[in-house]
Amino acid sequence: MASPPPPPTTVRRNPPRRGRPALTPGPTPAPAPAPTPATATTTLRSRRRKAPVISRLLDAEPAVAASPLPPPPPTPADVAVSPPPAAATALTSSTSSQPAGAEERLKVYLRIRPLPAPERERGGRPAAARAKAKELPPPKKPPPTGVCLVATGPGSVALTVPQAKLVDHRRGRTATEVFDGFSAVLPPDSTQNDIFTQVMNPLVDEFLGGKSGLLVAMGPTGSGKTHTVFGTARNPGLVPQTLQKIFTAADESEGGNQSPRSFYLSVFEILCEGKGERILDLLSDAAELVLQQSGTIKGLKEVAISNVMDAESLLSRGMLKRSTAATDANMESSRSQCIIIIRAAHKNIDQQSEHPISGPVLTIADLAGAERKKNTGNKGSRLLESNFINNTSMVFGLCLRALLDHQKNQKKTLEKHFKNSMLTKYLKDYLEGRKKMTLILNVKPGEDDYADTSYLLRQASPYMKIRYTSLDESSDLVSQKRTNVSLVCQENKKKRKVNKPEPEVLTQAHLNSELQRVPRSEQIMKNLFNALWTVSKQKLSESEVAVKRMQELLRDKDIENIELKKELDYLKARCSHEKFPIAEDTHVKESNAASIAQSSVSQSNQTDMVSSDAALENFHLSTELVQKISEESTYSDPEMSSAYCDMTEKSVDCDTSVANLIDEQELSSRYLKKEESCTPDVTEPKCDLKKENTEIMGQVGNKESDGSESRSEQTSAPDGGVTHAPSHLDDPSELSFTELHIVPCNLSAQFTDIQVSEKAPTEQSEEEELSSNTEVESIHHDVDIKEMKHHDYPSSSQEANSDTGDNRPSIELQGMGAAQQNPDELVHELGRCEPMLKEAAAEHAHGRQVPDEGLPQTKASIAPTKDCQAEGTADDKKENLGMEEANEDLCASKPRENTKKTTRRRLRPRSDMTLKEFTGLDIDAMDSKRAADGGGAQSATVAGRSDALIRLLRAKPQPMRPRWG
Ligand SMILES: Nc1ncnc2c1ncn2[C@@H]1O[C@H](COP(=O)(O)OP(=O)(O)OP(=O)(O)O)[C@@H](O)[C@H]1O
Repeated sequence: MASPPPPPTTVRRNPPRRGRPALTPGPTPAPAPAPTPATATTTLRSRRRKAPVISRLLDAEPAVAASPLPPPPPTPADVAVSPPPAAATALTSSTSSQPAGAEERLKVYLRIRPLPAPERERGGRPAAARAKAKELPPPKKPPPTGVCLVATGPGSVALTVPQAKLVDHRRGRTATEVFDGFSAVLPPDSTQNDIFTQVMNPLVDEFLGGKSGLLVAMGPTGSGKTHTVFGTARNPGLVPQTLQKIFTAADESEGGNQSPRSFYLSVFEILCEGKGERILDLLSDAAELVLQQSGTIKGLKEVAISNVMDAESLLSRGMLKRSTAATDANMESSRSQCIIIIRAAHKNIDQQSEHPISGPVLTIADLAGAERKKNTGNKGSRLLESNFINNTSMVFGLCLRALLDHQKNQKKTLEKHFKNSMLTKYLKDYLEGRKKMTLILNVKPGEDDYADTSYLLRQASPYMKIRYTSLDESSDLVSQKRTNVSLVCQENKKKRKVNKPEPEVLTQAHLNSELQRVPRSEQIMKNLFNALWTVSKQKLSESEVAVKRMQELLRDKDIENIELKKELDYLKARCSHEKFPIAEDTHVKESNAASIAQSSVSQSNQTDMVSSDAALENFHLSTELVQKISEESTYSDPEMSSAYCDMTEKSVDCDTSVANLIDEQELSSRYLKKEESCTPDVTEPKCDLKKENTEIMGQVGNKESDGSESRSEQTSAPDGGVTHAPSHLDDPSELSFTELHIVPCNLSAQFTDIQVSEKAPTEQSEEEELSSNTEVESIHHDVDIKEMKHHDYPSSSQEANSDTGDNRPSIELQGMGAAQQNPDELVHELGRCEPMLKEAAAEHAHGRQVPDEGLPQTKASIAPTKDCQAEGTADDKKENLGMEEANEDLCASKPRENTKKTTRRRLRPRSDMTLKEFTGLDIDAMDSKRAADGGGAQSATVAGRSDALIRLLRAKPQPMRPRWG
């Protein structure tokens, strides 16, 4: 049993101010119009499925039965100071009415949707229906339960606080707020046509008259915004009716004298995506749209519409794509802000023109309704959508509030709240008062919706005071800018009117403000330049690294190219060898032989495993080959060449010698030709000299490798006296005067061939120098012959260490330093050694009693191995014990025929070696022959040959000529 409501108590409130919602104790909320049963059924069915326009066209039914607005309930008597009821009515009428000719204000319409079925069941309508059925008189005072908002006038509503919302001590009393100033209050029984007539028709008229306009439907969720905008098939909403009117008007205008117009339709939505916003075109399958800085949407499809049916069909298809979802508050709640754009364009006189003149734009926005979590029960993504929707609604309201504040106080700058959402960015022109806008507030009158309704009314009531002082009717950007400029000018003009400052003061203030901006601009530019500089440096460093890499790459490629070139040359040589076997083969073999010889010699130097016998045999063989090749090269006989190849295959060492000797032959022949011209005596032993050269070069090649070792031993002699390498002293074959003479013409070429044929020219020149040094060093070794004699006699050796007399060679053993002496000096030194040579020759001619002794020494001289060096080193160590013992050890393996010759034998090896190397290998044969003949006759020949060679030595040596010159 519901107790009867207590009598309304008077709630004293401040008298309502103009333009502000007044909480009045006055009117009792008007009862909602009683819907018919059919209406309730229709409403329930439509809630089950929120169909787009087309489907709604099929099952549309009037949402509420049209019923006249009930008369305002009698105002409860206020005994105390309650304002008279007429006061509220007068206030409402005074605020809602605008004086004619006054500045235009923002139009705000309020539509109260009918209560849904449950609320209606709670209200008194069943009783009214029963009374109507029983034909009873309706109750005089319908129960006010279930409804909190009633229309109290054409532009006013009364919002009554539900009893459940009142605090305890105020329960039983009625607290009502009156909101007036609306352009029109559309009660729940208003039809869609009524809404269009009152709300949209003025906008459409202005649109057809060339003025842009915007209608925004606002309100909480489920308040009927979508229903108002799109409607149903039987109760089409504002958009379908607008399209109908537009085309009707267009048809009428075509019949008249007005210029023809074309219309275009665009529909898009702004929805939430994560924490951001997204724009989707609902008329095309295109992907996301882009909102540009100018407020235009890039890529938005604009479809030309020519009649209502096509336009509605297009609109229905677009609405099918709109984002909707079911919530506790609405079965098909919009989750996005939907915007419909109808653009009119004046057709040109030339109908074929594709660029009609841009005309006004009529925009209709169906915003998503604000939601409360407890009402919607949203979770997860729905809750995110709720936040997005509420934020957008809040930003929209803030923009309007800021515009109002700015209009109230021109000093206050217009806040740029529109930047906070895409919707407000797009509607910036409207929210800044440059274009005309109309609001329609949709509210629910139920008590349960009191909070939402109250909030919306409180929020939107001030918007009615927004004025349009300078509207921008053109839609193009240029006009907008012009309007902005005019607004600014107007603003400045008003400022001047208010403050009336002097022009100088204004200028100064302007300059001051500009000066304040300068440092910030400077800072911004500085930061910008710093960022650019950093980026540039980084790019530069990266580029440098890339350049370095490229250079390295190029270098590697160059190396590869060189190697390939070498290979190519080699292949060319081989090809040409096949074409010209003899000549090219010789050349190629020369290089190959040189390299092989180099490896052979180095191997010999490293391992010392080459036996002297084998070397001697190779040299013999080489000498023969030189002669053969020199003959073959003149005839270029392929058979001979193949024979040569066969021979070279037998022994690589032999090849080496042959190849070396080819060069040597050329060089020595040149040299000897010159020598022939000046010393004809030397022509006789030419062939022998070649053989000797071959032999000597083998020595030099080995000696060179040991030279540094010998020098190091010389310099590291502990006694500080005249020391020498044991290998030089103990191996008499290395101390040859023949070297002194032969080497200048052959040594460089031969030795270079063996050692550095594969090296670069600079290295080769160094090697040449080294070989010449070696050559000069060999002179030192020969000069040491005298010292050898001292070594033979330890007492004399002791004297030699301390003696610096004339007999001692002036050339000091200073390693490479000694080798750098002038050849003239060398010849001078040779002259000083001449007596010793003669003595040696004499000894060889007369004193050689044992012919066999020369052979082993010669063999040892050809290829001094490490064994010999080690032997020499051992001998060197024994030097403290006496060189005599060492020499005896050295010759221990040699047969000794009698003890009488022991004294001579000490000198014989030296002299024997000297003459052997001087005269060549044929000395063995000579020795044999001499041994057979008694040696008397040949000794003179040998002596003569020695004299000839000494003369040759005296002659100024041929200056070294580079091989590659
Ligand atoms: N004036 C009306 N007459 C009859 N039914 C209405 C009316 N207004 C709204 N409705 C019904 O109320 C329900 C919700 O309406 P609607 O979807 O238009 O609300 P909304 O404001 O668009 O909600 P949301 O913001 O969640 O999208 C719909 O089923 C609609 O048919």
